[in-house]
Amino acid sequence: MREIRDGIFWTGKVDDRKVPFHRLILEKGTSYNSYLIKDEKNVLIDTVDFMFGKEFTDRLGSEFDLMKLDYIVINHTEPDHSGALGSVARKAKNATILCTEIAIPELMEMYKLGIERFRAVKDNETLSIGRRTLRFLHTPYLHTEETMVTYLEEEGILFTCDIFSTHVADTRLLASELEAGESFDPDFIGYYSLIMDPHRRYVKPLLDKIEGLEISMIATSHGYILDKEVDRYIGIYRKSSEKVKDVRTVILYNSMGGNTKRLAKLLGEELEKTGISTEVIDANVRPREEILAKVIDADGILVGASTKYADISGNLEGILAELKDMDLQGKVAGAFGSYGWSGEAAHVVQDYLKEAGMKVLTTEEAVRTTGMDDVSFPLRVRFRPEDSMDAVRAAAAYFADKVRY
Ligand SMILES: Cc1cc2nc3c(=O)[nH]c(=O)nc-3n(C[C@H](O)[C@H](O)[C@H](O)COP(=O)(O)O)c2cc1C
Repeated sequence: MREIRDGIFWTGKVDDRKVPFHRLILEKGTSYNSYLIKDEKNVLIDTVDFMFGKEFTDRLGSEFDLMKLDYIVINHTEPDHSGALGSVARKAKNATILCTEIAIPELMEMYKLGIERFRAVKDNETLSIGRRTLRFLHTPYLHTEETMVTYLEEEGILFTCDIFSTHVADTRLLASELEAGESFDPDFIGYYSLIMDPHRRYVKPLLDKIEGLEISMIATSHGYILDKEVDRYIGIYRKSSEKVKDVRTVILYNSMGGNTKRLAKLLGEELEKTGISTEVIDANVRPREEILAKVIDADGILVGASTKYADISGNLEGILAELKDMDLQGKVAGAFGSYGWSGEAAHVVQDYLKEAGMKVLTTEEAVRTTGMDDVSFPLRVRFRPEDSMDAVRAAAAYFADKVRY
């Protein structure tokens, strides 16, 4: 344990192995930062990686009477932070586990804990622990759905778990302990790009949420604790997440009765809201050469068709068949369409887009690269698109992100 502020202790683990992590090898290792706040109520914030769970609990238990622990805050369920929860909670019998509502079933299942051990905290809820107050701020999808951060008001410390972290193993825990001229900016930015950037549309809401807080220290869960230049690090997240490429997109569709046409328009409107200019084109109306020229010019293309007798309706197929002979490498593409009962058309469109060698968005790759399960590609809506607006918005936002970055 190491005191980092009066009555606030780091109690984590510095892991200086080459750590296998999210399909990568962390060449500089990492750390799992856990914190103990001693007050009238004693609070543990996050734990360490599953692999070091027992070691963590034994060490913490030898330095602090775990029966005196009142709360365990779990900001994020991933086992590199919650890994010691099972062993700690079994010893800290009086402690209530505080987390978001969505996190509870995950943690119960992972650590075989009963529901009576948990209390869900709402967004912006506060909890007095004596001289100090905890405030919980939900930060969904940074980087999984159940995530939150915890703000210790009187100290101005924001416990952010993965957010603002860095993968380095350094027993000098505090950024202020680095020598003059020594910088970990490349590692900090590299971490942002790898872990947070795929979720960048959630970064702005987080930054807006913490905008009014007085933050003197960001207590991360990996790497350095940011006890200096806090605003500069927050600024790096703001600048990186706002970086916008000027891109052009085309939405091409075929519709028999108007549902896919309206779906195309709605997708276009959603894209415009993100600042992306788009042109919505009826494949039956405009000349084939003009359509193909627009496709070549675009950075991203969405192609939609309604299902008619288990196939694509209209004459879109002729255009799609030509795409494979064009050089469309690097363009982002997605398929959509309205249907009634079986909905094959959007899948047929998707097959053509794949054959054309574009970066085709699919539900599977969205889950694989971001964990988001609200994004569907191909985007298939039953009959009226107005009844599926959540799916329309999620697909448009995801497409916008992919085209831009
Ligand atoms: C002639 C005809 C055949 C259809 N065949 C299918 C079908 O095989 N599978 C399906 O899911 N929906 C089928 N539908 C339903 C349409 O796909 C559905 O009404 C869709 O919303 C139409 O979109 P649109 O207005 O963009 O053409 C069919 C509709 C018509 C009129």
